[in-house]
Amino acid sequence: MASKLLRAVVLGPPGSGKGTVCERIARSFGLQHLSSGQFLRESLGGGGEAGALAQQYLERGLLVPDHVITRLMMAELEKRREQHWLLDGFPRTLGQAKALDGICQLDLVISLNIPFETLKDRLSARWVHPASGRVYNMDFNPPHTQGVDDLTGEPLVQREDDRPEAVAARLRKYKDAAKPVMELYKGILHSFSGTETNKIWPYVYTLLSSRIPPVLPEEEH
Ligand SMILES: Nc1nc2c(ncn2[C@@H]2O[C@H](COP(=O)(O)OP(=O)(O)O)[C@@H](O)[C@H]2O)c(=O)[nH]1
Ligand SMILES: Nc1ncnc2c1ncn2[C@@H]1O[C@H](COP(=O)(O)OP(=O)(O)O)[C@@H](O)[C@H]1O
Repeated sequence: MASKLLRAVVLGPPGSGKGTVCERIARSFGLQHLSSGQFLRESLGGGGEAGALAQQYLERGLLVPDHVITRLMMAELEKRREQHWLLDGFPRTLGQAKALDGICQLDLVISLNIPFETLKDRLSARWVHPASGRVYNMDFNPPHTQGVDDLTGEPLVQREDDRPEAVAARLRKYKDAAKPVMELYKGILHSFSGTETNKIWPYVYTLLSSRIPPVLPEEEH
């Protein structure tokens, strides 16, 4: 019998380590990490009205309207019906959660609770490789060569929405939007608090291992 396909969500405020933890889960369990933010950034390049609209929201650190992100995510999930789903940053509102519940029953929701000051410090030191979405941090995981992506050698950039004023807006908005989502999923919610991903990771690894077999040992993330 085919093993059950994982339907998991990782939530947390900007800078909480969603992308970092999802990449570790993807590598350790042999599945793909689906980031709503990355899909949006990739959609901007296509031009068109939707891309221009989304750009305005992203740059200001505002949530993109539910109907825009839901349509985008449903299309991406439709392509992956026969694959594990590890969703990073979606759903982020009750409306999005209800849309997702309309097409699947989630197995687990992981919530990363990281102190406000830690989030701000992390985002000020975040550098990304736009094409791949790979994430670096001058303090936590610097690139082998300063300023360039480890795999392609292409330049790293800081995201427009990681500027302090945009970060403040994102952090302010996150809590209100996320509260009803956590409430909806309280029966399958696993919250992890702390200031270091490396300390949270073993618990996340153990939790996922209870759902699907790992392909790498915990320490080889
Ligand atoms: N100092 C530090 N930085 C971290 C830690 N975990 C992740 N980061 C960095 O913090 C930034 C935000 O992490 P990211 O995974 O992008 O968070 P997301 O916005 O929730 O997806 C990135 O630059 C990461 O490299 C940690 O434990 N300590
Ligand atoms: N589920 C979502 N609903 C609405 N907007 C979203 C969603 N996911 C991402 N976005 C938009 O994309 C931006 C970047 O998201 P993401 O890459 O997850 O960054 P972060 O984890 O740092 O918030 C968000 O600030 C928001 O503007």
